[in-house]
Amino acid sequence: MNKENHQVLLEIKDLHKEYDTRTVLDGIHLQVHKGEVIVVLGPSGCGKSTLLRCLNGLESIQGGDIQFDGESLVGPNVNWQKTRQKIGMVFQNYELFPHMTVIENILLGPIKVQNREKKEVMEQATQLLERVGLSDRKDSYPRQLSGGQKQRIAIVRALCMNPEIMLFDEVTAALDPEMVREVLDVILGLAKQGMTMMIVTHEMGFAQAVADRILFIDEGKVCEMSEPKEFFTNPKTERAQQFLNIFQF
Ligand SMILES: Nc1ncnc2c1ncn2[C@@H]1O[C@H](COP(=O)(O)OP(=O)(O)OP(=O)(O)O)[C@@H](O)[C@H]1O
Repeated sequence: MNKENHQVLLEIKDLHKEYDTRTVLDGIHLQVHKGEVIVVLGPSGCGKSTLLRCLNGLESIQGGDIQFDGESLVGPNVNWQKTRQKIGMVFQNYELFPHMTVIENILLGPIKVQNREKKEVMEQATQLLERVGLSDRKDSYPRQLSGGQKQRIAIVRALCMNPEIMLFDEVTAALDPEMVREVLDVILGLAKQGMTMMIVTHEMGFAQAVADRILFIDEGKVCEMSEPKEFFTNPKTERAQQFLNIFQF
């Protein structure tokens, strides 16, 4: 995408995050444009998941600012219930409600939180389920689904809130290899449709295919920010090269 023509949807300025006395994010800066796909890479423990969690208010931060759609997400006055409707997040462990069917899981947020009409949400949910190839599973319970199916349902549930950005936190990490592809294909489809996304993944081929830009974090700092072709063929830093060597790039 040509980001010059797109507005900045999310801006992170000098973000600091500590757990007790340990600094995990040490001055992160990032602008995400509407329609852009940012893949966040970096060694284990460098702070990738923490970064996404800060954007959704799941972690408090100790310094810096996060602007979303022109509004700050820092301080006591943030309406997180409203904000989380615009920032969809999907986790490694699906987080579906086990006592609810697939369709009940999907309808819950749009009806209870967004006060939308059941008929309208049902139509949207039906279309989304079709798109991920799971129309026939709407009355199943999560325990009756495979990991890949559960993850596709978790994605549909987030999309049904009509978010402006989607955050994916290692969504294939808990899946058997044969189920990884079906989930990644759904995300690739979203990228084609212009969904703004931030994705933490260890799937390097996927990262290369889906990203507009790669954000490489090391020890809580932005170490590199480049286009995927450049990052995978000619990384700017030794740390990035070492990281890629592990994946045989
Ligand atoms: N709730 C917590 N309390 C204390 N330390 C934490 C907490 N959550 C994460 N950490 C620490 O913060 C650091 C960053 O964790 P994070 O999960 O963001 O890393 P990551 O880059 O996503 O790693 P991975 O690729 O292994 O998932 C790690 O050292 C981790 O141990």
